[in-house]
Amino acid sequence: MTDRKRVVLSSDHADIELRKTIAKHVETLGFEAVDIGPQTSESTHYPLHGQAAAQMIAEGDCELGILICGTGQGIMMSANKVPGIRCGVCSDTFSARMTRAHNNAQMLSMGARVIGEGLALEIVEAFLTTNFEGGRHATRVDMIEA
Ligand SMILES: O=C(CO)[C@H](O)[C@H](O)[C@H](O)COP(=O)(O)O
Repeated sequence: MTDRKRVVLSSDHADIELRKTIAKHVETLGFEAVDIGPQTSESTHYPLHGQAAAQMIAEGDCELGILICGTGQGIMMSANKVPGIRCGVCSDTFSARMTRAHNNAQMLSMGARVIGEGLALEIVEAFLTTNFEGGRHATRVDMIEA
């Protein structure tokens, strides 16, 4: 039995190698990486993968999630269709911190065709190591959910 937080990872075909690199980084940060694929770079459809990962969070299998597609946009939109899921696209570390601290986002989405690997890893660290601040932000997140 582990008490590490479980982080689900998924992507489309845009960059499965970046996803695998991020999965290793997630482990080095002390989290359990749950990589649900896909395992090949064959062209696929991002809604399938965004929804599958978001569903794992909605059902309580994982606490946080990281998604990759070409821009980060389509897979983010797909994840946000799952009730209770808040997923933000981030291309900078400030936004990654704020989407946890203020929006209590459970999921981070990034564009493999937008940012490089080094920045992606820093964004992941900013996201995973920031906690929700609550207070006035909880009121606003409750309004999103309502
Ligand atoms: O960025 C994406 C969706 O927002 C996808 O990852 C795709 O890269 C994008 O739609 C382009 O599709 P393609 O089949 O890889 O040309």
